[in-house]
Amino acid sequence: MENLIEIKNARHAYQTASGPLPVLDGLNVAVPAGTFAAVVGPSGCGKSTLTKLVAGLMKPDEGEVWLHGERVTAPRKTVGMAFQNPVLLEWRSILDNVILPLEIVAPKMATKDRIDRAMELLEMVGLAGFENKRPSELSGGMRQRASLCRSIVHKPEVLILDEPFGALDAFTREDLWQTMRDLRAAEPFTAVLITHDLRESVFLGDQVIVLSGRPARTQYVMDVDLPADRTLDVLFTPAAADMLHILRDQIKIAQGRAEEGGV
Ligand SMILES: Nc1ncnc2c1ncn2[C@@H]1O[C@H](COP(=O)(O)OP(=O)(O)OP(=O)(O)O)[C@@H](O)[C@H]1O
Repeated sequence: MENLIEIKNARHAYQTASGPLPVLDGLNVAVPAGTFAAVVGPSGCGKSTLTKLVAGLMKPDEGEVWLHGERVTAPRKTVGMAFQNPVLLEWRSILDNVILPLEIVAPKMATKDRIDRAMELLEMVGLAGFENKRPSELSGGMRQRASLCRSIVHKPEVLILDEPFGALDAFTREDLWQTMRDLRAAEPFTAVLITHDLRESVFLGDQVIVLSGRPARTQYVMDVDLPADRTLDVLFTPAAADMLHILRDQIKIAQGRAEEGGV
């Protein structure tokens, strides 16, 4: 399968007032088209920096970033993004928030087609009937559902999810995992998901990439060999338990705590 995203041996240091801060040192990522890569690693190791490379928002000091066989050297219009804070515009309705990327990427698209496309997604995530509400009238989980719709409304070549479920309570988070799974089944996309939640990485990922502590290198890559139409029950199977165990051990190594006993 063709790799839609490829990061080859990226190295980078941020220039700060107190000198260079190395954040990436041997980052290698390969995400085949139509698959979902979950990225985990210690706090502050460089996960968000990785997403900036993919979106073309910054260039690494060394190494290469490729998207669809093209070298990434400038910001890409065709990247969809969703963050922990949904940042919906309060002066727009939910429908108009979801439509926003189409106004930028497809300015000539007919208004009716934009509305139909946004409504198709809002229905898929269970928000039909809420399209005329303002963001503040919705719960946190509903806002994040709207944010997911907005991130894929323009069918981006890559979807970047930077801890989109991190601020939600555990039950809402699991609901959203299932919503994400259903969206993927309806319209396949290639995604990079940053998360601190190993269960989330196994439930949603086709692969889980473990980054080392800062400066981040690709420490470990796990192929998640579970069915694409997985249900939450899969997380209680021996296969998933084994994967979670390995990932926890890898995180301890990344944190420099491998020698500690117990988990
Ligand atoms: N523009 C910048 N200039 C200087 N330092 C930066 C800049 N952006 C990030 N950093 C620093 O680089 C390091 C890596 O940041 P990054 O946001 O990529 O980590 P992260 O793994 O996403 O963090 P977290 O797990 O806390 O979300 C951090 O120490 C951060 O303070």
